[in-house]
Amino acid sequence: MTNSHPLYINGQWVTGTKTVTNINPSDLSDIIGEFDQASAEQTQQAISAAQSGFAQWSKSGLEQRYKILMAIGDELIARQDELGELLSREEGKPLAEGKGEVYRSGQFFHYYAAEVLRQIDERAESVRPGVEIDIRREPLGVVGVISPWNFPMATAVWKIAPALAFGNAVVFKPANLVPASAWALTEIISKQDLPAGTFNLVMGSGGETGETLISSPGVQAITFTGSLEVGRRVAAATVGNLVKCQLEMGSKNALIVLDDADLDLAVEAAFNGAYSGSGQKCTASSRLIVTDAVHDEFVSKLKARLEIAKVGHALEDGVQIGPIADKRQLESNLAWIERAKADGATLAYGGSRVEAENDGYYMAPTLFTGTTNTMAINRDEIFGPIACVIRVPDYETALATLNDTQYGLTAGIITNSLKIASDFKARAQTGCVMVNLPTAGTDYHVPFGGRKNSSFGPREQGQYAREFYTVVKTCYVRA
Ligand SMILES: NC(=O)c1ccc[n+]([C@@H]2O[C@H](COP(=O)([O-])OP(=O)(O)OC[C@H]3O[C@@H](n4cnc5c(N)ncnc54)[C@H](O)[C@@H]3O)[C@@H](O)[C@H]2O)c1
Repeated sequence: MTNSHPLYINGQWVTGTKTVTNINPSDLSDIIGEFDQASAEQTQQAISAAQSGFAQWSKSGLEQRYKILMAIGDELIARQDELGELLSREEGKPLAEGKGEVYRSGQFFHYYAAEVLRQIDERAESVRPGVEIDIRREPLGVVGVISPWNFPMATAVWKIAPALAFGNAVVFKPANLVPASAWALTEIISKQDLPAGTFNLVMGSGGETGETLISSPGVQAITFTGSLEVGRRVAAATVGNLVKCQLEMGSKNALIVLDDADLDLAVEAAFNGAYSGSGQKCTASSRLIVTDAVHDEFVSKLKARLEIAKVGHALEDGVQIGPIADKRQLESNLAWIERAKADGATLAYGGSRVEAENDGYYMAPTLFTGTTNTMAINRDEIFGPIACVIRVPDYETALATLNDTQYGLTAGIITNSLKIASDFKARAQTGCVMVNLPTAGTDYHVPFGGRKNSSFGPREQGQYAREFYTVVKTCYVRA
């Protein structure tokens, strides 16, 4: 990869108005590159280019769309080692997770390539004799894609792939902290024979590039993944223009561990759910709700698991917990730890920064016990390797505690009772439910999303994506 990284607008690489420096959070001396920033005017140019691209791409043949999406998926999968390393370098997740994310991104393109060929419209009888009705789906037009930093490639791809598959043009604004994966993806897409303007990359800040995109009446839809605060702003701006929007936001997921749980399984699920990706996942299990009878044994086993977890450089062999993505996030995590202590939580493990030779943003995986669900640390999303144990007497209290939150993305339970598992599936107020599995980790061919303040608008992924990326037209014909 070269050191300078321009924008991609109307089928051309274009120099931005300024640049940001992308730094490896595992090693602050490792500069990944300079990445151009799109001004408001350039973002507008990308939207105009996308309108022209849409005019052609929306009329493209199915075979053409299928082949292009397959080719993008093929290249991502073929280059998973190289691009996975780049992703881990810029975001800090361990190398296996970085490669896995690139591989998964390839799978999303393959899945939506197949969806291109699977679209069948509906026909209805008319109440008026001699009139035929067909109900068809059409592309929307220009879709603005805004993605977060924690999954630099996958979140963008699970939006871009269906947007293109259903015949839309895209203006893509990645998070400024992780532009390298977005740029590498754009380079792969740019090699395909797409009409100019069908796909555009505008790297830049939320305040300028993002605001221009969400405030433009020239886009027909905005698909956003990020924080609740920014999600609310995206909703306000798009509703003002009557532009369709889809929001996937934060959460405060909980894993319940019951008396009858297999405790080794519970500890692995808690470890994976709370600490993988340094807890920087919308699906992270930041609340561990444990019943009295197994509380002490579970806590002691989880502490033993944390003791052997290797924290370190994302590219180093055997590392399970990489650095925090940036300084601001690290400082926020450390402030949360102080707040929890001040509120009366007991620090059971970790709780501090881990100093390293290369100044990386490392911190110890952290566990609190003796917390209540009313403490601030159990109300707000933290987005770091910090989990809090909440002790409860029984399943009913555990479930009520799990549901007592403004969020509703994923919920997990570890139990051997089929009856309780079945009840939990029905009563957890979340978009995804996991039984004897971590709260994080989903498949790519089924819908993904949440309830309450975690999600807004139609579901993402799988066949459900069609609802957002298309519009319905009802046609009446008198033969
Ligand atoms: N539910 C999910 O599927 C899911 C998945 C991954 C991450 N997340 C959430 O993402 C958050 C972490 O990501 P983040 O810190 O990048 O979120 P963020 O909200 O700060 O930023 C998300 C994106 O919005 C852009 N943005 C910021 N201000 C904007 C504005 N005014 N107008 C338009 N765009 C703007 C940012 O530049 C970035 O590209 C967490 O809350 C996490 O839970 C949710």
